[in-house]
Order: sequence, then structure tokens, then C-alpha cells
Amino acid sequence: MNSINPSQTQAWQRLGTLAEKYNHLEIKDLFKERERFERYSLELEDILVDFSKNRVNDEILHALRDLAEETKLHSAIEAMFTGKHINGTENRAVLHTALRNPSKQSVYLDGEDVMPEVTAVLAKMKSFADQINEGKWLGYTGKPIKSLINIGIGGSDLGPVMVTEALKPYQNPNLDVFFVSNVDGTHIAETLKKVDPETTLFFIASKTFTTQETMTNAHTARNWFLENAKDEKAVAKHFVALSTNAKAVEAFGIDTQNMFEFWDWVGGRYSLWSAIGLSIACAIGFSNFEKLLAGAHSMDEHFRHSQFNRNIPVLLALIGIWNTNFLGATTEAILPYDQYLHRFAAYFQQGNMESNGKYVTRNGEKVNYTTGPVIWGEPGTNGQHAFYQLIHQGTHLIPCDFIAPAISHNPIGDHHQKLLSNFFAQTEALMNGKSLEQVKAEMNKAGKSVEEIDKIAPHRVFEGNRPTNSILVKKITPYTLGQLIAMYEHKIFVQGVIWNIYSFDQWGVELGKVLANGILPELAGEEEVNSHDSSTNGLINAYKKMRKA
Ligand SMILES: O=P(O)(O)OC[C@H]1O[C@H](O)[C@@H](O)[C@@H](O)[C@@H]1O
Repeated sequence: MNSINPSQTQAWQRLGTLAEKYNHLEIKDLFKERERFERYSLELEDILVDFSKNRVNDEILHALRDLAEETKLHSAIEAMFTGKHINGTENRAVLHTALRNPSKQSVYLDGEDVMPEVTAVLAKMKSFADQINEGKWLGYTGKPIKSLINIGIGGSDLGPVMVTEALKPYQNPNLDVFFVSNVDGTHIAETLKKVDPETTLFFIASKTFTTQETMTNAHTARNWFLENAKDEKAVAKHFVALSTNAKAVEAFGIDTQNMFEFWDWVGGRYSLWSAIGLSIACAIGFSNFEKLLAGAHSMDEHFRHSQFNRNIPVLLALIGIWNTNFLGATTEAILPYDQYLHRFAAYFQQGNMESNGKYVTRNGEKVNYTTGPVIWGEPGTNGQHAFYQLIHQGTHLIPCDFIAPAISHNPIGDHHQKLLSNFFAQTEALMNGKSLEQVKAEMNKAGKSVEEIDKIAPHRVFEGNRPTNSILVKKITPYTLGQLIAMYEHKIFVQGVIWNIYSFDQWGVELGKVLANGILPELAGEEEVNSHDSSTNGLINAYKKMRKA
């Protein structure tokens, strides 16, 4: 991919000028144009994305699209879909889109079609998931599997957790699904209390099969299992590996027959579509997993072929860049009004922050503009009673994505209408705010004294003009969830292209891994440690004293 400094483009200069010119732009005033909602919202099948409540007008959107052109977004999209090595620091292609390519049309990587391998692993996953679901895969005492435990971390955990939680209504009721990620022994200990070794299947999910946390948990699980089964041969019926590293899988003692492979061109945080998704496929059944893939594919097609002014991920990315680089936002909230999506923000915290949390350009220089925002969020309405105060009246500008399904999986009484009334009310309130005059009039009507009005009214004023996107989905199904995930993936990709950074490596995570491995041996024994700064030495030595008690 080319290295183009976005801040040197004409469009960037123009956007800077527009930011000054429209310094006082009020979103609510933009709605004087009656067609704004129609013009500033897009639909793809059962998903409606309304981006009209942003501080943007046609001139700004035009300049943002020019920025995409000047930074060669078109050719970057094609480079990704056609297997070019766009992950420059690891010299790898980025082809998660090939994992969800139902037409099986060839996708070439260095002259070789990857689709036959993709199709073969999918067939193996199907056969395995079917056996689990039909109760035909039997444990070492001949009983069908009842509990699935995925052991993985980061991209080998967050995707499977998020999707199985989001698609709980589709889950096989005869199966319990657990996820163990933390190296804290509590995580695996508490999980193992809930399961029976005779009916438990472990997925050891790790792209590299070397990650400390996952390997430690996997060994503990294996020991626990063997204490009960007392037969090494039984391991084959209870442990499968999801990995790119066949040698390490074999060394761990998992038969490569029980290994589900993926490839270095699948980034960890983009891997739920690959063999890493086997726990999902088992939990919700393979045909639902296929629908998830099909939904993602529909978004891939939309993204690859739609013009930028009708392209959902491109527009979300461009508006994000406007908010970040021209309005000064440093964070974005993802707020799903759906309890099943309670891990959605956490999932895209990794997706976004590990991808675009970079300050070095593709040229190896330090950027002179802001890159990836801090991503966070919780489901509505819980968030409303926790942190929305700051979104409404704090000093930070926090652009928010509100996501809600029109149809609930649990239509009990008027719960869903109440939930959605909050969803609609929040974006309206964030836009409109409440002026001092309005507050005073209200208080006056309520019979408050002039004194009280003067004292309290300023605290009840909302500036408003807070930007939001609303994403309304007919229903959260495997298909629409696939679309939503791919939509955010491509938004992240577009922003990485424009920010001129490498979105598919994660060197920042590597440092911590190395440092922890260095300290581990020093924690053994009673000897005082002196090899670090006085704070680190002091902490380690205090820990050694404390643990004696
Ligand atoms: O699947 P693995 O190899 O165990 O890696 C797990 C995680 O490790 C690191 O934190 C990063 O590299 C993540 O991107 C990755 O998802």
C-alpha cells in the first residue's frame, strides 16, 4: 500500500478550513432541511444506518470523500480483497473476507487459490459441529458432550464469546458453553467446577499456540481431565485445537486429526470466521454459523462495490475521522440497546484499538495527527444510569453509536418498547440539549422561586450538539450480526488506510509478553530482586514477603 500522509492532502487542508467555517454548526439546525434523514441514512437489507445526527453537511462529506480518494482508498480495498500483502510489517495478506465467501469463487494469494483449503476446513467444522449437536461425538465413557469450553485469549476468545452471547437464542439447549481466557487461575478453577470431565470438550484456540495464558490454561485443563480419565488416549475425544501451528499442537499432545487449521493471513481479531469460530458453530449449529458468514459476505460485497457516498462502512469511517481529526474527539462509545450484545463493545475495543492504536505511519515516521480513538461501551439502558451523565454534560466530546433491534427475542410485556423509547430519546436529547431559557421556563411553570431558578437552572442546561449514529436492525440474527461485525471491521480498515498506519499488526502487545516472561523466573525463590528500577524491585520484593503469610 502507498504511504500517503493524509495531513498533506488537499482534502485535509480543506477539511481544516471547513472545521473553522462551521465551528458553530448546530446539528439541530441542520434538520431545517426536511430531507436530511432520507439523505443522511442508508439501508442494507434489514439494517438502517442513520448518520444524520452528526455535525456534517454536504460540503464536509464531499471533502471527506475527497480525502478517501486522495489517500487511494479504492485501490487499498481491492488490495485487501485480492490478497495483496497489505500487512506490511509482517509481510502478510489480510483475507478474512475469503473465509466468508459463499460463492467459493477463487481468491488468489501469491498465485494460489485459498478457497479449496477454506472449504475443506469448513467441511471438517461442519462434520464436527453436527456430531456434537446430534449427540454423536462421545466422551471417553461413551456419553455425549454437554459442555464446551473455549480456552483462548484476545482474538481467540473475544469473537467467540461475543457471538455466542449475541446469538444465545439460537443455542442448542443441550449444550453449555464456557470461555476461559485469563491466566488468573480463578477463571479456569471456577469454570471446571461447573463441568463433568466425561461430557466436556475443550477447544484450545490459539493462532500461534504459544500464548502464555492459553497454554497455561490448556495444560491445567489437560491435567484436570487426566486426573479423572486416567488415560492419555481419552484426550483425543475431549481436546481439539484451533490453530495455525500444527507442530505446537502436536507437541501439546493433540492429534492433528483434531486440529482445525487456519492461516497467517487471518488476523487474530478477525478470526471468528475461521476455525476459531468452531465453538460458535457447535453452540448455534453449523447452518447458523453459515448464516453468520453469509451476513458478513453481504457487507463485504456492499463495501467493495458501493460508491463511497452510498457505502456504510466508508461513511461511518469518514464521519469518525471528522470527529477525531477535526472536532477533537479522542474516544467513541458503542452502545447496543440489546442485552445479548453485551460483549459487542468489548469485542470492538480489541478490533479497533489493536488495529488502529498506532502512532507510526506506513513510512515508519511518527504521525502528526490523531489516530484510533478509545473504544468502550455498555448496553443501554444500563449505561444511561452509569456514564451517560458525562456524555451529556461532561467536557469530552464523545461520538456514540446507538444500536438496537426492532424485534426482540424476548417480547415480554412492554419491555422492548420501553427499551427503544430510550434508544430514540437519547440521540434526540444528545442533539437538542436543553437551553437555559427552556430550563427556566420549566422551573417557572413548576412554581419554583426566582432564587431557586437562578441557582439551579445552569446545572440543568444541556449544550446538546453531541454527534451520534443510530443503527437500527430488524432483528439480531446470525445473518444481521455477521453484517454488523463486518461493517465495523471495514470501518476500522478504512480509517487505517486514511491514517496511513498498518492496521493488521500488533507490535504494541508483544512488548508486554516479552517483559512478563523476563520477570517470571525472578518470582521463584526467596532471593531479593535488584535488577529493575527501585519501584519494580520494591514491588516484587514486597510481593515475596506478603505471599509468605
Ligand atoms: O491466538 P493467539 O496466538 O493465542 O493470540 C491471542 C492474542 O495475542 C495477542 O494479544 C495479540 O496478538 C492478539 O491479536 C491475539 O489475538
